[in-house]
Amino acid sequence: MTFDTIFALASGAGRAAVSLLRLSGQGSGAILVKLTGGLPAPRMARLRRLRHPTTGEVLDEALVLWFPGPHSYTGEDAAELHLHGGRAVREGVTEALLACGARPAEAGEFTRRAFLNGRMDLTAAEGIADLIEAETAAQRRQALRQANGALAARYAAWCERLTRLLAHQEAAIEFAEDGLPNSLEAEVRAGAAALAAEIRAHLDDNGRGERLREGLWAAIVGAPNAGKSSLLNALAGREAAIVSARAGTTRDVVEVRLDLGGVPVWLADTAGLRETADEVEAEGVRRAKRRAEEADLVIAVFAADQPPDAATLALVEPGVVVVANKTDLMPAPRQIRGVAPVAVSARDGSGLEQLQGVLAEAAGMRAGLSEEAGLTRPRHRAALGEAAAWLGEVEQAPLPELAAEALRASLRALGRLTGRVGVEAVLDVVFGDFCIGK
Ligand SMILES: Nc1nc2c(ncn2[C@@H]2O[C@H](COP(=O)(O)OP(=O)(O)OP(=O)(O)O)[C@@H](O)[C@H]2O)c(=O)[nH]1
Ligand SMILES: [K+]
Ligand SMILES: [Mg+2]
Repeated sequence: MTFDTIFALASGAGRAAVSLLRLSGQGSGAILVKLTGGLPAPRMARLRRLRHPTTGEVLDEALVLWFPGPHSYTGEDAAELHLHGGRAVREGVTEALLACGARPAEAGEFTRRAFLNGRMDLTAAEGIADLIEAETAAQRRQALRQANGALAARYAAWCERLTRLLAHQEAAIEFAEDGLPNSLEAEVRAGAAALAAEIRAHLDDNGRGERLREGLWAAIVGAPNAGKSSLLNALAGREAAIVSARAGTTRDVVEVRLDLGGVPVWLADTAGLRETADEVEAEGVRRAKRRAEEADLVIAVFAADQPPDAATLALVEPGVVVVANKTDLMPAPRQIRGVAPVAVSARDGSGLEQLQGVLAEAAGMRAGLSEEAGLTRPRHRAALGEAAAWLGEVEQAPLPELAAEALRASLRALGRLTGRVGVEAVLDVVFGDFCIGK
């Protein structure tokens, strides 16, 4: 495939020591010649004077790299210009590139070309988008695995198996017309069932990869004055929520972003749970309960100097992190509803490190910290679910032709996932998430 020549700033747009301008497309080489008077050796950095093609004005002295296709990120002829970072330099060179007939790239266009040139499948391209967005170490590891093709390899292997099953099923149909007995159909059915089971096992991951990619939702709940806002502030390391001795201080949900053992977490402070005639506070309590219901991780806070309150007790179940706060006033109870609480004091900071450890472990269990590459997007889940469902149809198909049709439908679903079949509709969705220059 050949495309027009695109360019974009691959580094940030602010003031910087160096700006990286990237160029890709069949005209890249000719443009380098126009700007610098020649082509450097492939993949070697060379210092060159950049001149405007029509005025001849010197625009910058830049490090220039030439990547003849297919050995480039996009798979087509490409180049990099490492310019001095000023705005005027960037603007001058941009104008020169426009004068040479190149055009500004759209968001994700470089990676889109890499995909279209067969350099990577869609899941790897998504991994690159995630790598750019990664905020924590665990997110980075997951994105890097995916960008390096961990999902692509697994899904390609499944596609291959499916293709073989389909070929055998079609052969079985032909043999049947010849009136020959054969065991091919039984083999195909067994193969389809085995593959369906593998896909379902891969899907049955409690959404770990998606949670890690998007971040986990955690909610602090408890009675008024248990010290929920104090705890949120202590965990966040800043005064994000208002603390006061008056019960019913917090009404709105207050959120902070935390990195818990590599998992990005939105931690929410909520209104203290109690019956109240105050309309605004009552709405706060409703929101608190909703947050607790929706959260991936609930942190139930009790004050050690009070008997545990019924409303918070009702939220304690397996998986909930139970915290006894204010242990500077009173030692923590040994257990609350059968769970040993984490003893802390938001006031003097004792026990906070232990709480962070418990929370990091809980977050790690809910988000994908496994070595196994898992799916990371609802798009993956939908396509795999469909592929498995069609495989389930193979077993029940009353006619061999219908079994073949189900195999074909399953293959199409997997093809949409990797981008190798019927891709047009999904391309815009996938590459629309990218930033310009990637
Ligand atoms: N002694 C002691 N006091 C604490 C501790 N944590 C919080 N407090 C105090 O308890 C009172 C209530 O603290 P908040 O953090 O506002 O409690 P809250 O649970 O957010 O309260 P509401 O938002 O009203 O539900 C304040 O006076 C805090 O200073 C603690 O560990 N020890
Ligand atoms: K309070
Ligand atoms: Mg509060």
